[in-house]
Amino acid sequence: MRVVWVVVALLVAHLVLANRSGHAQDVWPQAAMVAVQAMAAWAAFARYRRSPALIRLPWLLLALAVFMQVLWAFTNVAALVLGDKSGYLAAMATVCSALYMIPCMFMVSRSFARNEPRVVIALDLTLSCMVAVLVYQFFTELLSGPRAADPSSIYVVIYMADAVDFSLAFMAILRLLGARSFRWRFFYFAASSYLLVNAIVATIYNRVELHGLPWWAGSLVDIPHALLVFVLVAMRQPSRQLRAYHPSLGMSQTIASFAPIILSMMVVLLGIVISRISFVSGLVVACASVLFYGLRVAFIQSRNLDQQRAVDLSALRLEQQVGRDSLTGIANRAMLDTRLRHALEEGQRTGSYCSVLMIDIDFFKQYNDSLGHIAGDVCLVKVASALSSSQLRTRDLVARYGGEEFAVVLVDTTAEAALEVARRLTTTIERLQIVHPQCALGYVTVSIGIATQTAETPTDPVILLDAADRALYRAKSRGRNCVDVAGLPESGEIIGQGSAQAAGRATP
Ligand SMILES: Nc1nc2c(ncn2[C@@H]2O[C@H](COP(=O)(O)OP(=O)(O)OP(=O)(O)O)[C@@H](O)[C@H]2O)c(=O)[nH]1
Repeated sequence: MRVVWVVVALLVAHLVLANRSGHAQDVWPQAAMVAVQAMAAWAAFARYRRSPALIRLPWLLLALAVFMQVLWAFTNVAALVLGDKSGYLAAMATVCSALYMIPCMFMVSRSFARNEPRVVIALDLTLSCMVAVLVYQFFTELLSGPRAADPSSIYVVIYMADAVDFSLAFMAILRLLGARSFRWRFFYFAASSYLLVNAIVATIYNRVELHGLPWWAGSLVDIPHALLVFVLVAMRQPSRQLRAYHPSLGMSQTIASFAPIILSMMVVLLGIVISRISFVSGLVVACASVLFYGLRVAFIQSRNLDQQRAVDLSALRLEQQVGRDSLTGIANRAMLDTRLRHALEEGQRTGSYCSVLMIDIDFFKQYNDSLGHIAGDVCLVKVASALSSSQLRTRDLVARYGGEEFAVVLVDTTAEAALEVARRLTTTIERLQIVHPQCALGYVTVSIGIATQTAETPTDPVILLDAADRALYRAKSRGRNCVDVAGLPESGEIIGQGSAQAAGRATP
């Protein structure tokens, strides 16, 4: 709070000193002005140092903008003290006024998004520098060049300065309306208050200056800087109204996407004014501005398309992973349910009924117990990969039903055709010759239950799976390494047999 009182004291000192000397641009009143501006730059810099990483850059930009004002006022004081016959100090003051544009432009036009392409930042920086160069060119051409003699030149400069100052203030206010977090809201509140009051003061000052500066006019320049100190030091945090204000995400994004147009707009504006001096330069600058904006949009769009592709790819991978069994890599139960439901629906619609095979490894508990769980896992992977590479059609599906049970969905397949497939699969597994000490055959075998959709079968997969499971149970009870079909009478019943069955039934 002491800082605020120091600034108030400086304001009063500025007024008193200017009144005493009777002139706004005397050394001591100007020195008081430098001191007020330096306090404002310090307050913004202190915010920069204290703020979290994400919002540090904007505070630094504000501090730099105010610091340029300090340098401008300081060179004016230096010119008063030292004299400036060569005009270097006046030129430096103009440079400072032009450089002031760069942080200001950045502050109101950048989205400050973390993932923005670097090339876009480079384009924005180039446009900001173009603004600074154009402003410098105007000031030197119209205020001290050969065109200074033209009485209308000063009005061109004043109107141009008004347009630039108010555009900056307008954009800062817009950013304030689009800021969602209270830290950003406070930053744009501070920046927009400063830029708006600065624009109003500059409008009054420039017009008053046309008729000779009265003694109090210099103190006007103190107002935006004193206000900034007050906001940053005395307010410290957003007011209650600011904290309560919450723009929607859509509004916030729209404003942040719209903000960069200020850069191009400013360059076009300056291009129009510079066309007074050189039509070709004005045209080139305006075209460059449109081109840069187009490039900016193109780069962002291309980055967005890249990101969209990456998101689609990872969504696809995720979808595939979600539908996959983590051990065997074949479809899992969820995928089985979905695909079987589709097959059943299609069967009902078209009359091309599907069949389901329920496959279970025989005596797998004993396999695990004698060879260990890891060997059991390896066996499951081998069986799964043999089933899925057993020349089924692409529309068919091999899935892990759970534990050591697998299911195969055969679309548009009759019970007879399914039986053929089942026989082929039992032979395929036998041929793997996975050693199983507890099997009579000496190798791992499977039992298979088959169920085929009929016109009455509901589209709920559970019903058909349950029928196939009951057929599997029957195959197991008949000695394993064989195939049974649901819906057949209890006797007669082992319709398919693997080669092990032919060679002699396996026993536990
Ligand atoms: N290694 C391994 N074993 C599993 C896995 N899932 C289930 N099992 C085992 O599979 C065995 C299944 O045993 P049971 O249901 O008694 O069936 P079985 O021993 O094959 O007997 P039948 O099916 O009647 O021939 C259990 O010991 C489970 O622990 C798995 O992911 N990895």
